[in-house]
Amino acid sequence: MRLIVTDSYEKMGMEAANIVAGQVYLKPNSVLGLATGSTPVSMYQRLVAVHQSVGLDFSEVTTFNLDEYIGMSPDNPQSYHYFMQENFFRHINIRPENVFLPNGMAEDMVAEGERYEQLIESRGGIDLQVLGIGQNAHIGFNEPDLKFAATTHKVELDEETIQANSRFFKSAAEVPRYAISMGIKTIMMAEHVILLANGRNKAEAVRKAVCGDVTPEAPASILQLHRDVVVIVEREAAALLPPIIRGVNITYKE
Ligand SMILES: O=P(O)(O)OC[C@H]1O[C@](O)(CO)[C@@H](O)[C@@H]1O
Repeated sequence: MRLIVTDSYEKMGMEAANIVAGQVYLKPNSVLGLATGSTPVSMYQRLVAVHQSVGLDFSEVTTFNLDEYIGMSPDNPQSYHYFMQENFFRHINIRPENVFLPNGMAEDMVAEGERYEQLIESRGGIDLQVLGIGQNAHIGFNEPDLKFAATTHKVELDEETIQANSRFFKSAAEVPRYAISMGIKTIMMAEHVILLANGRNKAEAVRKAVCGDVTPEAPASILQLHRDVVVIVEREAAALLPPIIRGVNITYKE
């Protein structure tokens, strides 16, 4: 595991964007796994800027998003489909037919999970997966105590996640209770993974992910077993990490 600690949220996004841009530059038909939430917004902004300034080409890139709320149609401004269009896709030259998110309107979520997994496989698997992290150390919407073996599936959101995400809704009562999410196994099968975090409220989750016990109680801790993970955290989110961590290569970017 590599750990990059930056002194700002913007620099966290810049470091992450550099890795994504490098991946796309070296392999133009890369398959990217993408995340929503507040965390990756600065990364998307930077990637859009790189696309606009030096023409980083997304025309052959395929993307798979981690998750979607159940019951949310793509044109709902609170859906993750909408978020991705607004924050990233409509600003770059990606082809609509190469963009995939789980269908939160599917009637049969088991079949939808299988369809999504087959689509990922048919595109050759995910080259680079981008992750945020929940305050309870969830990745995607894999809440604590879900089994590490899961692939794309329906999940029930924890109360803590509902409260955290209620900032995007008028009230907590409006936050959907269920989502469809790539599973831990789907995420672990990606060739490369980057995990981003910012803010003091993520510090405990980051500590668990980087140097806590590997346990389904802290889903992100499984990343310690992945062969190629870069954790990029702004310094507030790194506040609970010890200065030296066995097996972790730490870089500070001022
Ligand atoms: O970046 P935020 O808004 O704190 O969200 C944390 C994580 O929770 C999710 O919203 C749930 O999947 C992720 O998309 C995100 O990485």
